[in-house]
Amino acid sequence: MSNFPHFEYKQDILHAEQVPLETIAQKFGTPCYVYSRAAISATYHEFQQAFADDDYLVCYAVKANSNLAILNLLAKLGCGFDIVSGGELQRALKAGGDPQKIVFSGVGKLADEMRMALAANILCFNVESIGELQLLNQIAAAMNMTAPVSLRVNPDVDARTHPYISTGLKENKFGIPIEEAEHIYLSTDIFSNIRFIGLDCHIGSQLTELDPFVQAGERLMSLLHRLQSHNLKINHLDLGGGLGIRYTNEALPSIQDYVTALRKTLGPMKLRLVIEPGRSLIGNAGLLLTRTAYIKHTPERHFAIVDAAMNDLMRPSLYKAYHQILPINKRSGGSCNYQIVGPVCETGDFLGHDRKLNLEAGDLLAVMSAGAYGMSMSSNYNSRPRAAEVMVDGQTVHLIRARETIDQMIAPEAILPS
Ligand SMILES: Cc1ncc(COP(=O)(O)O)c(C=O)c1O
Ligand SMILES: N[C@@H](CCCC[NH3+])C(=O)O
Repeated sequence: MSNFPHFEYKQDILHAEQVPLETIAQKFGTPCYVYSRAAISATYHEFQQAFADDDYLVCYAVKANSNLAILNLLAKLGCGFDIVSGGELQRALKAGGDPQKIVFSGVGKLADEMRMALAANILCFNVESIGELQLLNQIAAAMNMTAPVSLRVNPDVDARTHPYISTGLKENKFGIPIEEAEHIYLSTDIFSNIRFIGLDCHIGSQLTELDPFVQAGERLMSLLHRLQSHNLKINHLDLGGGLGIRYTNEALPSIQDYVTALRKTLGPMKLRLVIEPGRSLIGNAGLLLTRTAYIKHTPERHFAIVDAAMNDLMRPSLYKAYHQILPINKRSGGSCNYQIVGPVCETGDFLGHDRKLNLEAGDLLAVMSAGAYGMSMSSNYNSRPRAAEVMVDGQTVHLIRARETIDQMIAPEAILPS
C-alpha cells in the first residue's frame, strides 16, 4: 500500500486529495506545507477502531504540529491533547479542546504554566520529578485546589530509535526512576493538594518495533499492581506516544497491532488506557511543497537548490532523517543524482542526498512525510520568514497559516535609542 494514499499521481501530476499541487504552488507560493484533512481523519479513525469499545483516550501530542486548524479538526473528532507548555495549552483550548481530555507532560513546567493549567481544569499533570511535584502541590494549595497527577516514570527501556529522540533510558532526563515511584505515590500525606490518578511513561519517538512498548507496559503494570496492593486507586495508564511512520520502506507495526499489544499488557485489569501519538497521527498527512530555484552542476556533484531549507524542515539536518522527495510533474527521460539543498548558509542545509530525479530550474518538488515535526520545529534562521500552511479538503484548499512577512518577522525587535 502507498505510504501516502491521499497524495497520489493522476496523469503524472502529484495531487493532494483532488487538487494538483501545482495549483497550490501558484495560488499560495512556496515553500508551503500541505496537509490532507482526509488523511488526518482516516488515521484518527484507525485509532478509534483499534480501541473498539475499550475505555481509552487518544491525546494528540501537540508538539508534532500545533496549527490551530489541525488541533480543531482533531478536537472535533473527539481527540484529547498532550501538551508541554502554556503556549500549547492556549492553542489546545483555543482550538476547542476539552480540558478534561488534556494531559500536561514535560520536564520543566514553570509555575505560571501550572497555574494556567490548574485554572483550565485539565485532566492530568504528568509529573517528572519530585521538585515539580512539590511546586505543583504548593501552587494547588495556594489556589485552593487539588492537582490531578500521574507520575511519568522512566522504565529504563531501550526504544531502539535515534538517540536524540529516545527518552526511556535511565540516562535520559525524562521521568522519575521507576524504582523511586512507589515511595512517592505512597507519600500522599506530604502532598495534601495532589491526587494521584494515573501512571505514565513515554519511551521515545519513531519506534518501529512493538517490543519496547510491551516491555515498558509490563514494567508499569508491575508497579501498578504494587500500588493497588496498598489500596491506591489509579484510574488510567498512559503509555505515551512513539509509534513510528513509514518514511521510506521501514517494516512497521500497524496501528491495530500497536493498540492490541498495549491493551494486552493491561491484562484483565479494568483501567483506562491513554496514549499520546504525535507523528503517527499527522506525519504522513503532510508534505512540504518547494520550488527548484537553480540547478547547479559542479565537477563533483549535481545540486538542486530549492526554496525550502533547514529552517523550514530541520529533520534531515538534525537527525540525518530521510524524507522521500517526489517531483510534482513526472518528466520522462534520464535522471541525475541530485543533492536537494536549501538557500541557508550551512553545508548541513539539505533536504535529501543522492536523489535520482530529472529536474529543471522552476520544477516543483514535494518533501513527503513532513506533517509531524516540520512546521512546528521551523525557525527564522537566515531571516527567512516562515512558510505558509494549507489544508486540502477534497477539491478545496484552505489557507491555515498565512506566509509570514518580513515586517511581521522583525516587528518584535527594537533599535536602541541613540
Ligand atoms: C511526552 C511525549 N508524549 C508524546 C510524544 C509524541 O511522540 P510521537 O510523535 O513519537 O508519537 C512525545 C514526543 O516524543 C513526548 O515527549
Ligand atoms: N523532533 C523529533 C521528535 C521528537 C519527539 C518529541 N519528544 C523528530 O522530528 O523526529
